[in-house]
Amino acid sequence: MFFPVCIDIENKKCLVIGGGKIAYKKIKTLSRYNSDITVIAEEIKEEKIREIGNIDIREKRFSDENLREYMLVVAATDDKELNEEIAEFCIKNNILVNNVTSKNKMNVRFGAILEDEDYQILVSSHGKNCKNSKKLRDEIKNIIK
Ligand SMILES: C[C@@]1(CC(=O)O)c2cc3[nH]c(cc4nc(cc5[nH]c(cc(n2)[C@H]1CCC(=O)O)[C@@](C)(CC(=O)O)[C@@H]5CCC(=O)O)C(CC(=O)O)=C4CCC(=O)O)c(CCC(=O)O)c3CC(=O)O
Ligand SMILES: NC(=O)C1=CN([C@@H]2O[C@H](COP(=O)(O)OP(=O)(O)OC[C@H]3O[C@@H](n4cnc5c(N)ncnc54)[C@H](O)[C@@H]3O)[C@@H](O)[C@H]2O)C=CC1
Repeated sequence: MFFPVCIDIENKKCLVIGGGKIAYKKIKTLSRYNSDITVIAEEIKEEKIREIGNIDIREKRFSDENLREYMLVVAATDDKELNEEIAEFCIKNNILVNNVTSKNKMNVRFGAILEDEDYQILVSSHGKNCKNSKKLRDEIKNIIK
C-alpha cells in the first residue's frame, strides 16, 4: 500500500531510464527538487532533456548498471517488460522506483503537485486515473488562489 510522504531528494542520486517525452516530464519534476540526475537512454528522443542542464546523460541501452547506487529509479522507457523488470529488481532491493507503464508495479507513484512556499499538495488517484488527479489539483488551485 502506498503511504503519501514528502521525501528529500536534494543532491540524491536519481536514475531515469528512457529519453522520450515521458522521461522528460519526470526529469523536469526531479530537477525542481535539485536531485542529482543520471539519464540512460538508447536514444534521446526528446531534445529538451539536453537543455535542462546539470544532468549526466548516457546514450546507451540499459544493461548492467548498478541500480543500488541510486535512491530513486524511474523506469521510463516504452518497453513495458523492461520497466517491469527494473521495478521488480528495485522493489526486492528496497530502492525507490517509479514505473511509467504501470499503475501498480512500482513503489513510488508521482502525483499531480500543487505547491508554493507555504504548502505542498499532491493528488493521487491510487494510480487509477491520473487525468482525474490533474483535474482535482487544478480545482484545488482555483479554491485556494
Ligand atoms: C501510475 C502513474 C505512475 C507514474 O507515472 O508515476 C501513472 C501511470 C500512467 N499514466 C499514463 C498516462 C498519462 N499520464 C498523464 C499525466 C500524469 N500522470 C501522472 C501520474 C501517474 N501516471 C501515476 C499515477 C498518479 C495517480 O495516482 O493519480 C501525473 C499525475 C504526475 C506525473 O506524471 O508526474 C501526471 C499529471 C500531472 C501533471 O501534469 O502535473 C497523462 C496526461 C498528461 O500528460 O497530460 C497521460 C495520458 C492520458 C491519456 O491521454 O489518456 C499511463 C498510460 C500510458 C498508456 O497506456 O499510453 C500510465 C500507465 C498505466 O496507466 O498503466
Ligand atoms: N506515466 C505517465 O505519466 C505516462 C506514461 N506513458 C507511457 O510511457 C512510455 C514512454 O513514453 P514516451 O516517453 O512518449 O516514449 P518514447 O518512445 O518517446 O521514448 C522511449 C525512450 O525509451 C528508450 N528506451 C527504450 N528501450 C530502452 C533500453 N533497453 N535501454 C535504454 N533506453 C531505452 C528509448 O531510446 C527512448 O528514449 C510509453 O509506453 C507510454 O505509454 C505515456 C503517457 C504518460
